Amino acid sequence: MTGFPPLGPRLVVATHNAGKLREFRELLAPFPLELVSAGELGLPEPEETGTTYAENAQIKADAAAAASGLPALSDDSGLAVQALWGAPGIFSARWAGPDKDFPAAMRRVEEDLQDRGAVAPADRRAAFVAALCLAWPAGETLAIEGSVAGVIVWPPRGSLGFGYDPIFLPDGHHRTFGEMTADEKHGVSWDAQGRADGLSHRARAFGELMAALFPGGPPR
Ligand SMILES: O=P(O)(O)OP(=O)(O)OP(=O)(O)OC[C@H]1O[C@@H](n2cnc3c(O)ncnc32)[C@H](O)[C@@H]1O
Ligand SMILES: [Mg+2]
Repeated sequence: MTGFPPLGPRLVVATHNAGKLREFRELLAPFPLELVSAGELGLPEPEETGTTYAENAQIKADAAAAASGLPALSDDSGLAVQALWGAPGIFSARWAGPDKDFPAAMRRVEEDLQDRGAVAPADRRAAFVAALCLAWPAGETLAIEGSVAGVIVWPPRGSLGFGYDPIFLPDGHHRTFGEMTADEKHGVSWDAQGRADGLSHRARAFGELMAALFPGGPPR
């Protein structure tokens, strides 16, 4: 017993971002759940009016759970650059504009760093942050945040992943998220006690969230 309502069999992945959806499909594969995306259900994209990742994640999960009558998992995430006072942060998607122009958004990060004379890696610290929210139609919610620290590199490296991945080099690694395989970036491993371990912000938040729901890890 975890104190939460049952999760399955159907779960809505409450995102309209294809890159996130792919990662969640991989992350959720070991669990006995039938996934359906917000896009497949034709759910509208709610306005992200919150001032924190957690608030926006809650808005997205609540909207999807209410509209579908199913439990819904959402993700609000972003890249927080220290020298830019945490920008783009919750505005990470908005920096890419309606055309989702991430090359332009990455250039803006680099130009803003250059404007501040941030050239040495120590001046280019950043973190990816993800707030996940699982909401049930009756109103229960479970929310968890994960992050991964690193530095911004330029020029962008790698064409794997999505969004800002090519300019983010996680601490302790030699390849950017754009150069890592799906498994390296967001694979989650479970130890014998059911504790999860992963690299990316999303993998870390997901591992903690699922450990709360499935003590002992994914059913074998
Ligand atoms: O709101 P949904 O529908 O989930 O999709 P979105 O793309 O609008 O997502 P967010 O509002 O959470 O904005 C977060 C942005 O931050 C970026 N981002 C988040 N996680 C990332 C990751 O793992 N790798 C690269 N970029 C990421 C990505 O570009 C997203 O568009
Ligand atoms: Mg969004």
